[in-house]
Amino acid sequence: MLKVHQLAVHAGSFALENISFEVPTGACFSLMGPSGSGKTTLMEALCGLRHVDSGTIHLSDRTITDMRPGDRNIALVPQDNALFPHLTIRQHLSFGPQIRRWSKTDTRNRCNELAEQLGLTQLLDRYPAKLSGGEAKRVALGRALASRPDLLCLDEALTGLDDGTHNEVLSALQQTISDHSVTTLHITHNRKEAQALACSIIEMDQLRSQPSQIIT
Ligand SMILES: Nc1ncnc2c1ncn2[C@@H]1O[C@H](COP(=O)(O)OP(=O)(O)OP(=O)(O)O)[C@@H](O)[C@H]1O
Repeated sequence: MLKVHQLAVHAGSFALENISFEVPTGACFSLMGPSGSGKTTLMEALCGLRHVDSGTIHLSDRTITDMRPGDRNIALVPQDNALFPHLTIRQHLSFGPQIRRWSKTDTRNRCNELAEQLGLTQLLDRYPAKLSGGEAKRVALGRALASRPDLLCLDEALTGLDDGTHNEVLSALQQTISDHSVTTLHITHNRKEAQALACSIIEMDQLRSQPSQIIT
């Protein structure tokens, strides 16, 4: 369960206030709204990348409001993937488990499992520069899921892909989210994408004007 209670956060002169919502574990919801309505600001606050003025964030029975980003067990896939140019795909998929000190066997097994699920097995020894757009996106998704996050955040992660690649990545994403039962927050401007992926669509304006939302 992700539970946000009366959150207030600001970015320069822009402010979000009194934001409350709950998302059950394993649900996927899309956050939509006009440019500048605060979607990324809210996601950054959840991830610990933006200071929270007041209110609380609970995730999987922990209060994470003031935790360091690395301790929250939240994974973020940004639009540009932010892959590491000097690491192979195998190293990307092993990155999270290694920094969380998983055993070598568990790390290797997790890497192989994700590579299989995301169709990356033949690419494990490649570097990001040699990947197509769809492959790079699947690596970013695999890296995000590797250490089993409690929350997966997708910030316009499918924006900018050509139609064929968009459809390919969307179906990989649908399958992976369902296989992993991971609670997912998906920011997009693409309503069709939101309808295909999410069990609920929530509008930023609605979130800002209504006192509390239960998202199912
Ligand atoms: N570091 C910052 N300093 C000042 N203002 C900021 C900063 N970051 C964001 N803002 C402002 O906060 C407001 C909300 O921005 P945010 O990026 O959260 O919107 P958004 O809904 O994600 O937009 P988009 O759909 O275009 O990505 C905007 O007016 C933006 O200019």
